[in-house]
Amino acid sequence: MIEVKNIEKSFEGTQVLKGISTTFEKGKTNLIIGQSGSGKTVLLKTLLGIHQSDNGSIAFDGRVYSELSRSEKRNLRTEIGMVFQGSALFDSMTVEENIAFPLRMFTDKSDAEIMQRVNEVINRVNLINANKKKPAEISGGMQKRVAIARAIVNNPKYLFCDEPNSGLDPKTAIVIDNLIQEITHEYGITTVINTHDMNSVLEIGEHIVFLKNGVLAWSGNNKEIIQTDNEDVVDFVYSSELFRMVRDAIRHIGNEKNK
Ligand SMILES: Nc1ncnc2c1ncn2[C@@H]1O[C@H](COP(=O)(O)OP(=O)(O)OP(=O)(O)O)[C@@H](O)[C@H]1O
Repeated sequence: MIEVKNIEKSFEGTQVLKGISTTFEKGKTNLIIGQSGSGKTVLLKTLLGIHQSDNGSIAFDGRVYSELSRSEKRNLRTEIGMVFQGSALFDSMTVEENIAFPLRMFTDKSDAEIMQRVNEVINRVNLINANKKKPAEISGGMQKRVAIARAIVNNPKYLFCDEPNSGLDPKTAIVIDNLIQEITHEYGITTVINTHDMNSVLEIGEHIVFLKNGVLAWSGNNKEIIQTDNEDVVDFVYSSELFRMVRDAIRHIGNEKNK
């Protein structure tokens, strides 16, 4: 669980995060959504310790980040897995070398132990016959699987995903969303996903934080987002005619059931 209390962040006098408080829950897919420029990336980078907040606190299962010693912060970083936008794989390394990388960097496991763990996660994310291939030789969906495998290889407690669906076709995007959600449930990870993708919101939004101009304007889950009349959410999520129709159909079915 990650507890965020009253996070504020300014750049050169412009306040970008204006007192964000929320709890990203363990074993759930927690989504940060909002318009371009609303502060999603700054919030994610602040959670990751890349930006230092001006005010407020972030606690990782009770450990307040700003109160940790340097070595405690280092240890905490080894508990974090990251899926970057565009996968960010090492082009010159094979799939298995990419996945092994965090184990070589952060653990003193033997080669045999590393390969055993690498093969375990390769199986878990269903990467078939790709061990010796380079990223350029596999599809975008498979590259995402490699990125997910690399992010979980060190058994993280926290998984951060920045636009994990970017560049994927809608069907592959949902498969990748579902994989992230399954892994989150299976291993009890606190997963935080920065996304623009409304399919993801409806499919895996177990806890959704909606930012508007650096303010947390709404939070809830994917069922609640369909029911809410919050104007900012409606304006953002249902800017598409298709999503408005989906919402109206779901509401209609709900009303019929309640009759
Ligand atoms: N390092 C920085 N220095 C100055 N301003 C910054 C910095 N990083 C972000 N900002 C500003 O903070 C605001 C929020 O940016 P942020 O990248 O968090 O938006 P976002 O919601 O992630 O947008 P997008 O969906 O387009 O990625 C923007 O106005 C941006 O220009």
